[in-house]
Amino acid sequence: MVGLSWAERIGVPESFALAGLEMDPARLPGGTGWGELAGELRGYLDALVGVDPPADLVSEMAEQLRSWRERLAAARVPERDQPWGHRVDLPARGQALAPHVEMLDRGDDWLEATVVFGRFHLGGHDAVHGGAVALLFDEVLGRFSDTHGRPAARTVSLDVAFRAVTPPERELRLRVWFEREHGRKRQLHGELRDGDVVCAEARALFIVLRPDQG
Ligand SMILES: CCCCCCCCCCCC(=O)SCCNC(=O)CCNC(=O)[C@H](O)C(C)(C)COP(=O)(O)OP(=O)(O)OC[C@H]1O[C@@H](n2cnc3c(N)ncnc32)[C@H](O)[C@@H]1OP(=O)(O)O
Repeated sequence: MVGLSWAERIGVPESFALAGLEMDPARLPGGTGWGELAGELRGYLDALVGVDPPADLVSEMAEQLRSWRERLAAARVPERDQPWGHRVDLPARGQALAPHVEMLDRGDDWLEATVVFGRFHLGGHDAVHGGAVALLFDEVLGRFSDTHGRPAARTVSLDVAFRAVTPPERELRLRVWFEREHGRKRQLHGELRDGDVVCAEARALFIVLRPDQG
């Protein structure tokens, strides 16, 4: 698997393929610098939640963020044209919402990956927020559900069992697999481990979209 891009390793959902564009980052929304920007934003959020900054630094940051928000308003585009979440050539689809996942290996109906939750995803008391764990499962199971030529589906049910505290800032192991496919229904399972400890398990049901639902 070494040497393959994220998109090649996980498979690009055909239904979400960027129409008419090759996987040349310079021609994709956000261009060649988008991955670095998304990574810096992720790092910024992780850093921000871990500090108690002096008042002048807080004011300066707020002023700079306000300035960026105002500049970005002029560049707003429809969702289909935004790089955020659409850059399947980048980790986490070029967004900072979901944690950073690295593919290790996969078969036709299973996938193994590592994941590190940053401090941004903390719920409290050194435990990753349960919603962030559910987000991870929805993201990875959802994307994997659409691979190998399968048409796009949506999550209708996601059941997460939290077996042990999920620690932040540690490399965890994620395994997901297809349990069953019948008609429009796809059942996938997932398991998140910290070493030998099972942190969480997920069972998800995806329903294939009809042509008028895409
Ligand atoms: C480049 C970018 C990459 C982008 C890559 C993106 C990757 C990220 C993936 C994230 C995925 C998401 O979070 S998706 C966002 C969260 N999910 C949603 O918003 C979904 C909201 N729900 C819906 O839109 C709708 O329910 C649909 C369209 C999915 C299905 O509606 P429908 O077509 O009317 O289907 P319906 O007849 O109700 O159900 C079909 C069958 O499923 C069963 N069913 C329905 N719901 C359930 C349920 N909760 N639990 C059990 N069974 C259920 C029904 O009983 C029925 O069984 P039977 O009678 O046939 O036996």
